[in-house]
Amino acid sequence: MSDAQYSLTLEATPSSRERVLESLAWWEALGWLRALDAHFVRFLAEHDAQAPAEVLLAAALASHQLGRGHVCLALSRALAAPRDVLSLPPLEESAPQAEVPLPEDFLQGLDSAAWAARLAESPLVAPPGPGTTPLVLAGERLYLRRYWSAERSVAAHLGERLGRPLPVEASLAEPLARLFATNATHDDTPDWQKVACTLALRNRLTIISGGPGTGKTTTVTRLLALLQTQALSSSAQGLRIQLAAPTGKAAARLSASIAGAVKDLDVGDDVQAALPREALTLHRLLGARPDTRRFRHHAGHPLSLDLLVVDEASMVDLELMAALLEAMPAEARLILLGDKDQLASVEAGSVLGDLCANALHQGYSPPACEVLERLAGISMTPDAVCSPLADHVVMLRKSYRFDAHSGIGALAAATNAGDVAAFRRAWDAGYADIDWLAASRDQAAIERAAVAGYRALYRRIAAGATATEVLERLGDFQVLCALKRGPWGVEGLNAGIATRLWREGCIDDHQGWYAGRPVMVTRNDPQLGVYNGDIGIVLPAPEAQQRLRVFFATSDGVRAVLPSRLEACETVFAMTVHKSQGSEFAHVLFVLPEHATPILTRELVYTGITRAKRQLTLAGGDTRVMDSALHRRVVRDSGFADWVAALEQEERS
Ligand SMILES: Nc1ncnc2c1ncn2[C@@H]1O[C@H](COP(=O)(O)OP(=O)(O)OP(=O)(O)O)[C@@H](O)[C@H]1O
Repeated sequence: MSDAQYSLTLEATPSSRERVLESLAWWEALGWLRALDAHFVRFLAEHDAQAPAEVLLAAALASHQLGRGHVCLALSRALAAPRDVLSLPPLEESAPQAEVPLPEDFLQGLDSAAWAARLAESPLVAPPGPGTTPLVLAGERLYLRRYWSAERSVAAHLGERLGRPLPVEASLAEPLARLFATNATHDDTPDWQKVACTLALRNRLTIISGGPGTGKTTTVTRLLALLQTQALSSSAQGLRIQLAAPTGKAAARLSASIAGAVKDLDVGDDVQAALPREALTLHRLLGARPDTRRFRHHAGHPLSLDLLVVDEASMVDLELMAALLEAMPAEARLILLGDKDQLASVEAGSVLGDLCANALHQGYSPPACEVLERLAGISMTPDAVCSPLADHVVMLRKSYRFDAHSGIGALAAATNAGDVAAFRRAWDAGYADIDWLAASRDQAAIERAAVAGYRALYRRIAAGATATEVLERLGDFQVLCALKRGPWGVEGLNAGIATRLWREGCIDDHQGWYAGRPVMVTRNDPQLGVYNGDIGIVLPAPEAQQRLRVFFATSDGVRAVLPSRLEACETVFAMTVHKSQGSEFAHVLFVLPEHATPILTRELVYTGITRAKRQLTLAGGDTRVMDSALHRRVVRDSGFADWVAALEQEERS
C-alpha cells in the first residue's frame, strides 16, 4: 500500500485506533482481557503512533490467545467468532452492556486476506524469519515473536532428531527377549511395550504415549536397562541418564515408580547400579534462576547427559519444550512419556498431542519393521510412505491398571472415543468403582460428600500423625472441579468444604493459615525448593514449638516451609482438573458444572476421570452436560501441528 493509500485508510476511520485503545481498558476491567495483553498493546501503540486499529486489535488478541493455550492468533478463527477470542463470559450469564465495544465492531468488512495484508504493511509485523519486530505473521497466523521463535526452535530441534537411526547391536536380542518374557499377548495384537522399546533403541527421539497404567514407566525402565547393558559392554562408564518431569509431584511419582520397576528387573548388579532412581523437575534440571526466564543450561551450555526421560510430557508447554530441546546435547537421546489424550499444558502449546496426532493409524517404515522382526521377533506390515516421525512414536494401548472390571477404565475409553452410548452403558453396567451423585444438584450435597471423603485424613491429624504419615495419605481423596468460579467451581467448593470441616471441628479455622489446610504451589520458587504444582499441607511442627509450617513430600523425606515465605499458593480441598495433571488420587470426587460450557471438553473429562486410581464419584452435571462435553474437543492454534502434518505430506507426495 502506498503512503497516500495508507493515510486514506486512517482518514476514513479517524478514531478507530483510539477506540481500540479505549476498548482495552473496558475489556481489561471486565476481565475479558489480561492486564498483560493491554500493556503489550499500549507499548506497541507508543512505539508506532501510526499503528492502525486492525493491527492493535490483532496484537491484543494474539497476546490474549497465549493465556488460553493457543500459540498464535488464527485470523480466520477470530473473524468467524470474534467474541470467542476474548474471555467473554457465556452470553446467558451476562450480556455485554450496550456501550462496551466488541471486537467485531472493528472487524466489519474485513476478511482474513485483507486483515493479513494490513498486518503485513505494519512496521510492527514481519514475515517469518530473523528480525526484531514484536509480531510475526506466518500465513494467516499472527504470533508474538517469542512464540514464533519457540515454535521454530522446537520443530528444528525435533526435526534434527528424526531419521539417522542409531546402530542396534544384535546381542541385545537376548536381553530384550528376557526383559519382555512375561509380556504374554493372548491375541494377535503386537506387544506394544516391546515395540516401543525396540524402536527406541535406534532413535535419538522416542515418544511413548499411553493412558494410565499402560506401562510407560515399566517399558522405559527396561529400555534404560538395555541401553545401559549395551553401554557397559563397551565402556566402564555407562550412560549418563537423567529423569525429569514438569512438576514436583510428577517427578516424585516418576522417581517412585522407576525405583519400583528397577528393583524388579532381571539384569546384572552393574546394570542395576547404573540406573537412575530420582527424577528432577524440568526447571531444576535446566537450572531455573530467580527473576529471569533464561535457564542456566542452553545451547551454549548444554546439559551434561547422554539420555533424558521426560514423563508427563503433555504438560510441557511450547516455551519449556524449546528451552529443553535447546539445552539437549545433539547426540543425546530424548524419550518423552505421556498421555496424548490428556489436557495439554496450562501454558500455550500442545506439542505432545500434535506429535502423536496420527500415531494410532500409522505403520512403521520398512527399516524399522526389519529391526522389529530381527531383534524382537515382531512382524509388522511396513508402510513405505509413513511420516519420518512414525518410527519415533509408539502408543501403548493396554491398561494394566484398569481391567475389564473397571468402570473407570470403561468411562475413560468411552470418553476418549467420544462415544456417548458407551459412556452411558458404563453407568448401567453396575461397576463397583464408579458412582454418580447425579441426584444432588445442590452444592451442600457435594460439600457433604467431600467432607465425608476427607474425614479420615483429619482423624489421623487429630490422632497426632507425623507430617510424613499425613503426606502419605494426602492422595487418598481429592475433589476435582471442571470450573474455577461459581458454586460448582473450585472457589465456591473450597470455601464451602473448609467451613464444614471447621464446623465439624476437623480444622481450627477456615481462613488464612490453619493446621490441616492443603495447599498447592502456583509459582516456582527455586530458592525455597518448591515448584508450581507441588501439593503440601499445613501442620504444627513439633521441632518448631508447634508453630505452623507447610510440609511437602520430597524424594528424601519432607520439607517444612514457613507459611509466610510461601508467596504463591492456593487452598486445594478442591482443585481444577487442569491443576491436577501429573497427580493421581485413590478416590476422586469429580464435580461437573450444571450446564454445558465451552471449558468442559472431552480432554478435560478424560483427564478428570483418569486421575482416579481406585474409585471415582461424579457429582453434578447430567447426561446432556456429558454429551456436550464428549463432543467438544480442545483445539489449540499453532503452526506446529502443520509442521507435523507437512512431514507426512512430504513422504506421500
Ligand atoms: N506388561 C505388563 N504385564 C503386567 N503388568 C504390567 C505390565 N506393564 C506394566 N504393568 C504393571 O502395571 C502397572 C502400571 O505400570 P506403569 O507404572 O509402568 O504404567 P504407566 O503407564 O507408567 O502408569 P502411570 O499412569 O502411573 O504413569 C504397574 O503395576 C506395572 O507393574
